[in-house]
Order: sequence, then structure tokens, then C-alpha cells
Amino acid sequence: MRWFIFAVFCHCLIIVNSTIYFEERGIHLAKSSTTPMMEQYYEIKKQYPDAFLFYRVGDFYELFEDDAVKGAQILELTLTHRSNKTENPIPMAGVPHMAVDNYVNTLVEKGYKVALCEQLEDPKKAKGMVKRGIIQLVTPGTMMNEGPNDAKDSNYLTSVVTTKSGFGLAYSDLSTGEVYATHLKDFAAVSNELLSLRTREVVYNGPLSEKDRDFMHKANITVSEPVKLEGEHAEISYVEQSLTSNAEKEATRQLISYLLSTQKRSLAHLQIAKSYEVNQYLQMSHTVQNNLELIASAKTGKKMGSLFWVLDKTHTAMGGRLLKQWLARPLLSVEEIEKRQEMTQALFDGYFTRENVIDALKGVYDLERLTGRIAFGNVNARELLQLSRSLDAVPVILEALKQDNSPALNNFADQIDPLKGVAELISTTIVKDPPILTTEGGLIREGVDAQLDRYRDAMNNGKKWLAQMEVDERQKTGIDNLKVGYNKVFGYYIQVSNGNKSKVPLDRYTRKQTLTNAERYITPELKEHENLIMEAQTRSTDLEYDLFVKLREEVKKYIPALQKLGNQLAALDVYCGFATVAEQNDYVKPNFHTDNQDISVIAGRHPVVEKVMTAGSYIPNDVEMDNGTNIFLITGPNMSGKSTYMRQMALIAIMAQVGSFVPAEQADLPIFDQIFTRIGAADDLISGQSTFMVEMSEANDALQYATKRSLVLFDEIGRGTATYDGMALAGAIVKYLHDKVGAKALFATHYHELTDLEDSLDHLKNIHVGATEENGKLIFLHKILPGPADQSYGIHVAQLAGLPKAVLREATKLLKRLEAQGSELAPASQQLDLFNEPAPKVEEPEVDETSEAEKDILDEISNLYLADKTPLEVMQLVADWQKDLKDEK
Ligand SMILES: Nc1ncnc2c1ncn2[C@@H]1O[C@H](COP(=O)(O)OP(=O)(O)OP(=O)(O)O)[C@@H](O)[C@H]1O
Repeated sequence: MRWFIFAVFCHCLIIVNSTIYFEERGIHLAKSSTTPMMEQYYEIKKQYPDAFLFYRVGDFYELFEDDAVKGAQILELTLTHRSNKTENPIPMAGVPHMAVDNYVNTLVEKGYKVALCEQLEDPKKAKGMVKRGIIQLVTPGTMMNEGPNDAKDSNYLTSVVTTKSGFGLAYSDLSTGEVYATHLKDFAAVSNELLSLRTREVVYNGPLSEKDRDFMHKANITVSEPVKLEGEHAEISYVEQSLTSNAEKEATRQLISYLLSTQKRSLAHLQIAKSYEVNQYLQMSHTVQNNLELIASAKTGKKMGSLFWVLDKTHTAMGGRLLKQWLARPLLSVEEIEKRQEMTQALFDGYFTRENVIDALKGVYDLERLTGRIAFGNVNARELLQLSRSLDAVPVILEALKQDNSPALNNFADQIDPLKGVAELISTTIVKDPPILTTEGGLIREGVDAQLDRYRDAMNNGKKWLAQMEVDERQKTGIDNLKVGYNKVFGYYIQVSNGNKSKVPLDRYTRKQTLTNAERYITPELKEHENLIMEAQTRSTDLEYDLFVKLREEVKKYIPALQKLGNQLAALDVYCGFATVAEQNDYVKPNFHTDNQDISVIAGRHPVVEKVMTAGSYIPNDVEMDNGTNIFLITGPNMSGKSTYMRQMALIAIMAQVGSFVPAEQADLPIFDQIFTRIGAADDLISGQSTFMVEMSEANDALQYATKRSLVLFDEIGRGTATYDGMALAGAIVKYLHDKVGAKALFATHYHELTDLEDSLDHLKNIHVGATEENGKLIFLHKILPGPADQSYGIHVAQLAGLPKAVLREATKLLKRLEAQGSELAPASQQLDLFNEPAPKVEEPEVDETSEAEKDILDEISNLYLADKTPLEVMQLVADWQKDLKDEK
């Protein structure tokens, strides 16, 4: 903090007289409007026109011109001018170099890029202008510092290339070095992938239409130009080695080229790209994932209330990130799912094993990101120690896994290399509690390097000599409180309080500094020893840094092994979490069958809804879709639990295919290939479509792309338009799903007329959510029952919501009248046949039965200004109205 205040103070001095500041550093301001320093600045800025240029001057990074104006506003910096002498002063703002990360994060979080320009030589040794250059371009997709983001979030940079047959797409999280590549047919698939990955930045080689640009802007994705790199790059050939598709290779090369050119260093942690196909996993569009609230609540955008919130019992950031990846890409292969299930089951059964593993995992740091920092060259000694402590936890984990009698756990342990050598190397080199800075010594243990030990001896001897000098000088001078001290400006000195000044032997002592209460002196001997100590200190600090770098380089060799270990521990963390959640929430292991698409879930629950309710109050429900039933048409009052029931089915399917246990007493499931939803009124703000348009496009997606192996959830389709339109569309959609698609579908509706479809559609079954009326009050049973609902209770729900009584009375009257007219106009059978014939033209119903007297009274009431009346007058008025009404009858 003190340093920070000092730095800010210094910067103020610069602002007061920047000319002195620059001249002190040997930067002479030219009389003309452009100085050599500014010329250098403009030269560098020219290469990075779309980035904020942070230009290092001494202890500050300076922003100039527009960057300064804009930066000062965003970062709340003081905007000043570089020189008040020139006619056109240059706007300038600065940030202390020690605090630069925060400022860079803020800008990059907002979608900007930052070019960090460093002094590439020691300003004191520089002849003329200090050499400067860009050491890194920080962009939204390459940000490594943990900003406000959760450590459990990945930060992806995605590269997209257009090819003859479609698109190649590759993405990477620079902090962990993971790389994935795929190829896609159309831009819609690309957009969906970008949104699902929550990518922050896309490097794209093709032209963008106005619409696509708008999409990127709304989705908060920064679009960057590809960079062509000269020459061969080991990283590129390493990463792309296992790719076969040209589109994927091209996208990967473009990705790595961009990373290398922005980071300006070798990136030894980039991993071999993993090729994937979107249809290798259970496919869900970004909207479906959002609607089902897999990672975040749709309302708040926060973790709480999502499936991730329920399932995330991980203890490492790596585990959290992996769980998110798994939830977005559930598996299709029963074999692979069952492998995950075996691990979950074994940890579920082995309580003590799990507890021991979890205890050890709590001591494991983010190995994936630590390895990233090692490769990047910005790891410090404390982080290396974190790595070694994490590695110390591995033997404990292995012992726990090996002692368990589960073959799955034993096998898992056999695959793990604890990298003991790395842990030992670090812990025997680095001291127990090293400083954050790597350049000021105090990092390396004694006994590691003989030369370093010699320097340290020299320093210690020197210090001993100083202590002895203090004793000797006290004796010689008779000054009891004489002290030998040290400060950064004057070095070692002898301090004598003012009261003893007269005893100072001025023939030997030279006065150096006067304080209020004391004087400070030096002697030639003192300076001689100071030189010896200082030299030993500088040399030992330099040597320590070299030894540290050597250690870092040594650890670098283990990066692939460390990444593999990080992955294994992350998976183990997720399995332990699955087992814990299953135990705490009473989940069961689902079974899969691949010969048919029958669903049998006994006493299923919604994992999130049950979690926010008081224990035991959630009513479990079955989903039995067999014997050729493909569609459940669900009716029932609002608020009874239709949506919950449908979502519950989808979440159970996803949890099952991820390898988790599920909230049910028993679950026998098929493998779903895709999930489609049309749920609620979650407006799709990114596509800029109207609510009804979104509703129809989502319905269209399902009708076009769903297969017999898909799960479709349609909630109140058609309600976004006029009743008959909506009903007609809903009916037609059900029929199409039934006749042409054959997917498993849950279809909730308020159009009771649709329930008659059961008679004509063999694979459709009516079910409803039970409710009863007691003393005029609606009681929700939340229980799924066979057959259609008898009425919709909409008005009861409106009553629960507290609508004015007058509205409820009027609605009830209208309803009765409409029901009566409905049966007159079209007998039930005819109404239900709506989908085979054009909608009957309905005469506007006559709804106004109010008598003249009633109308007059209502008029009077609405115009009555109560503040003008006394209570007695009001009573009189009411009596008059009663009389009028009686008279009319
Ligand atoms: N099985 C259940 N057990 C207990 N409570 C439930 C159950 N299902 C739903 N609920 C409760 O009822 C509320 C409303 O459920 P839901 O939104 O699913 O109703 P809905 O029938 O879809 O309503 P609408 O037709 O108005 O959309 C839930 O938020 C939950 O509190």
C-alpha cells in the first residue's frame, strides 16, 4: 500500500512537470512538437491501431492521445497532458506498473485489446532513447490473469475458417493449453458453437455480413483478423499432429498463429488438438442449454438455481471446469457412460475412500493453469511450491484408491503418474515461504548451489562484522546508544543521537545525514564492508534468479505429464462430486438400453426444484413411455407442475448421459441423440427475433432435425399468437411430431381441445397434473395422472396471484358465457376436430348483460370523489343505490 501511495505521488510529480521527468531519464524533449520518445510511441502505436497501447516509462505505463482520453474515462484515471509547453498538448494518463494487471483486466473484460509495451533495456545503461517493444497483446480470448471470472470458468479463443465444404473451427483456453477442433456445415452451427463455448473472441478469415457482425456484437464476442506468421513453428506442428481434416487443420493453424503472434513467446503448454464432431455428443443448442439452466439460472445468469449448482461438489477449479464441459457435452456411447458410472458407483460405495480422496484433493491447486504459467514464464516461486504441494497430495490419493477393493478405482490409480521427482525437485530447491517477487532473492534453499552459499556466507560475515563494529564503536566512543543501521538511499551508517554528538570522533567519522534527533555518519571501513555485502547480495540475487529460471525450465519438461495428471485429478474430483451428490440427495444409477427408445423413470424428481424446496415436499412423478407411446400431451392448471415435469425428464436424461446418478427411485433410459426445447418465454435477445418468432424457430428446429432418438419438450406452443392460430399450429405440430418425427415428446398445453387427439393418434397419450378444489380454493397435487385435465383453473390461479376481485368476477361470468356459447356454436366433437377443418368462425359473443340502473350506478361509483364525502354521505349514497337496484327488479 505504501508503495502504491508513493507511486501515485511520483506520478503526480510527473503530471506537474513532465518535462523534468523525461529529461531526468535522459529523454530530452525536442523543441519541435514531436520528441524522439513520441516518435517511438507513434511508430509502435501504428502497428496496434485497435489496441490500447500501454507504454512503459519508468515505474508507469502511459497512455497517450485517444487511448488516454478513452482509457482515463473507462479506468477512472486522471487525464493530463504530456507537456504544457507545446501548442497542442498530448493527452496522457498513466497507471503504476505494479498494478497494471487490474487495469488490463478491466479493459479486456470490456472487449478491448491491450498492447503492453516494455522498456527492453535498462534506462540507466541506454544510450539515447530506451529501446521499447511490445511484449504481449492481451485480448479477450487470450486473457490469462484471473479477472472477475470464476476460476471454474474457461476462457476460450475460437478460430473459424471458411472452406469449400463449410467451416473449420478450433478453440483453446490459453491458460490451460487445451485445444479442440471440429468442422461444421453452416454458419448457424458455427454461431451455436461460439455461444455454447461462451467464447470471448473469434479469429475469422471470412467476410462477415452486417447480420453476423450484429450477432457477434450482441453476443459480446470480439472479432479479430487472422495473422500470417513467417517460418515454421514447432507449436503448430505439435498441436495439429493428430488432425486429419483440412478444415480443422487450417482453423488450428490460424488459432495457434494468432496465439503466438499476440503472446510473443513460445507456448510449450499448448496440447495436441483433440478433434471432435458435434454429433459425437448429445446435441443441445445454446438456447436449449440456457432454457434447461444447465450452467446458469436463466433469470439471474448465476450458478445458483442451475443443474451445475446442484452437481458441483468439486474441490478444485479444474474439476469445476471439467464438470461444465461434461454438462455441455453429454456422451452417446453406453460404454463410455458406464465407465463413468463405475467410478461414481465405486466412490459412492466406498465412503472412506471418497472422504480420503476429497481431503487430499482440497490441497490440490489448479495444476492446469499452473502449468500454463510455467510455460508462459510468469510463474513465481510460491506457485511452484503450490505445484509441489499439489503433487504431494497425489500419493495420498493413490493410496486411498489402491486400498479400495473396487477394480475401477484400482485401475484409475494405475494410470496415474504421481511425478514424485518434480515435487521433490521443487521442494528441495525453493524455501518454505518464498516471496512473490522472483528478482529480489530469498527463494533458493541453502545447499542447492555452492556459489550461492558462499555469497550468503559473505553477506552473513559482513553482517556479523557490522554487529561487532557497533559494539566496538560504542566502547571506543563511549556512546551507549550508537547504532549501525541501513537504508536504501545512504546504505550503512552510524547513528548518534543529538545528545551525544559532542562525543563523535570527527577525525574518523564523516557526517552524511541530519535527522531531527540524530546525526548519521559513515567511516571508510563501514563503506568498504558495505561494498562487500552489497556485491555479495547483488550477485546472490542474480544467481538465485538464474537458479529459479533453471528450475522453471526443468519443470517445463514435465508439462504434458502435469497436464495429464491435472486432467485425471479433475475427473476424479467430478466423480467424487457425483458420488457425494448422489448420496446426499438420494439418487440412483440409471440403466441404459439401446434396442428401443422406451423410457421408464420411477418416482423421478427435478434436481434443482427439489433442492430449493423444504426436504421431502417435492412430489415425485413417473415417466413411463413404452408400448409405442412417443408423445405425452400434458394438461393441467397453471402452476401445477407441467414445466417442472418436462424439464425434470430432460435433466434426468442429461445427468444420466454425463455419468451422474439421477433423482429417481429407478431409471431405465434410452440414449438420446439430441434434445430440443420450446420452453417458457425466454426471449432470445441475441438473435433479435420477436418472442413468437423465437417460439416458431425453436419448434422448427425440432421438427426439422429431431430423430426417433431425440427428446422434445414443447411447453405451451402457440400461446404467442391469437387463440385459434395458436391452437391450430399446436395441433399441427403435435401431428407432425407424431406422424413424421417419432421422437419422444412431452407436450404441455392449455388448449384442452387438443386432448381429443388421443383418439386419432396411436402414439399419443394424455396425462395431466392433478388439482382439486376445496371450498372454492385450488389445491395443487403436483401429481401426474393419466388422462386429460377436466378444467384449467386459470381463474383460480389468477385469484392466487391476487388480481382484483372485480376482474375475477368478470372473468368468471365471461368464462361461463363463452363455455355456453362454445357448446352451442360447436359441439365438443366438432371443436376437437379443429385440426382437420378450418377454424369455425365465431360470432363476437354478447357479453354485456348489465342493466341500465347498474350501468348508472357503476358510472356514479367510478366518478365519485371520495375525499369530498363524509362517511355519512357515502352511507346515504349506498342506501340510494340499493333502493334503485331493488326498484328495477
Ligand atoms: N412435483 C412437484 N412437487 C412439488 N412442487 C412442485 C412440483 N412440480 C412443480 N412444483 C411447484 O410448482 C411450481 C410451478 O410449477 P410449473 O412452473 O412447472 O407449473 P406449470 O404447470 O408449468 O405452470 P404454467 O402452466 O403456469 O407454466 C414450481 O415452481 C414448484 O414450486
